[in-house]
Amino acid sequence: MADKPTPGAGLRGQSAGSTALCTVGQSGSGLTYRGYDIAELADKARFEEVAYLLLKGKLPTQAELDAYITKIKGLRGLPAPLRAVLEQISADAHPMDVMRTGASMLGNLETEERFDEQQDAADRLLAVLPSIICYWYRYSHDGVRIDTETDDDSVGGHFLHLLRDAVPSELHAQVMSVSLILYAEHEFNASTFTARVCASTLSDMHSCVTGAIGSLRGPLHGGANEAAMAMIEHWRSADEAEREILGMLERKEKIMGFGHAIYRESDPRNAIIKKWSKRLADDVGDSVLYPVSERVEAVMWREKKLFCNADFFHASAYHFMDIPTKLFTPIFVCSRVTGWCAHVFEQRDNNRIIRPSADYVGPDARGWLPIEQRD
Ligand SMILES: CC(=O)SCCNC(=O)CCNC(=O)[C@H](O)C(C)(C)COP(=O)(O)OP(=O)(O)OC[C@H]1O[C@@H](n2cnc3c(N)ncnc32)[C@H](O)[C@@H]1OP(=O)(O)O
Ligand SMILES: O=C([O-])CC(=O)C(=O)O
Repeated sequence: MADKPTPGAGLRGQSAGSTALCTVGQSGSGLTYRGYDIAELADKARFEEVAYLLLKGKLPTQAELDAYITKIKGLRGLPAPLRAVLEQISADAHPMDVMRTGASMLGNLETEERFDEQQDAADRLLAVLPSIICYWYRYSHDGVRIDTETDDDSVGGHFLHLLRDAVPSELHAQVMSVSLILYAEHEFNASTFTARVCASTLSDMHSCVTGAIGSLRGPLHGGANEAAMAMIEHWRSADEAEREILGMLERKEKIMGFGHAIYRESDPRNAIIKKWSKRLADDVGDSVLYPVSERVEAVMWREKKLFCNADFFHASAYHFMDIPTKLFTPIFVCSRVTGWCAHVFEQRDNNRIIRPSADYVGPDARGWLPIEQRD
């Protein structure tokens, strides 16, 4: 069995640089973007305002927001060679692999040649990532070539429109906006740190974002919302969920959607998405999935003092909106791309190549062994 990790493993508790974008887990306010509390942003802002805040450094005026939305709407089209690549990817591919390939292919077609193009590169990625995933999904699953240039004002509305071929309800567009706000930024999490490491070599924006997508894909990070859904969808009642969770804990299995590397008592995003999940549960008349989710939350706290992170109630919320489970983590990408790009800007602004040291634990220095003398 592997040794238990030391307290500092995974760079835990060590500062790896500075940022003006976000605070996570500071006392008083659990999560802020450029000083604004997440609860207030989720309540009062629309996602495009938050994207502007992260990428341009301040909340937009009405005129600035209108112009920004118009710009994003104009950047949703997919170049023909990118459509051709997406059409090659089979329906059983992992959608995060599709996102990664899409971002990488865009980097071939619209290479960021100079850093003064970085704002445009970020806006283009923000606008086009929902088009990439939905174009592939609809082509590979429904056999249709969709027009990705919708007139929806919001990124979330655009995503749902492409997915379902219909303008979403106000409730669904609002939940998507809140969800994208909650997922937009989170300091030096694994995917953002990936983007910053890549940026620190003075690489291009598409390489930074492509690498970040790869890091977000894993079930210990963004992939947890899908993994949580795969777990809770099997249970037909809260009592069954409790029995199963107790068994999983007994077998020392990880419960996806719980725990956090930084927060110790709660993830401030959970209460917000949980409230919306309840509203959606009432909307669809659910009497199973929401009670199952609530019971899992209660049992995890009672047994392990582990709390839901941002991913857990996102699973039921997305499910109630009829979003296929395999598209949960790609939605996270469509939001977090704002945080990633803002961090790339920040890294470039005050750069030193990120290159930590390692504690060597291998063999002592030794002589070369000719091949015929080896076991
Ligand atoms: C948006 C996001 O990316 S949020 C994170 C999404 N990821 C998940 O939901 C995956 C499940 N959670 C986890 O694997 C972890 O909690 C992580 C990866 C988020 C954080 O990892 P760490 O910082 O190493 O966790 P931490 O040090 O707090 O763990 C403390 C103990 O709780 C246990 N623990 C932590 N999370 C869980 C969990 N979800 N289920 C069961 N046990 C857990 C750990 O195994 C560890 O036990 P040990 O001391 O006996 O080894
Ligand atoms: O901060 C982290 O380690 C993971 C997380 O919650 C996020 O990226 O949103």
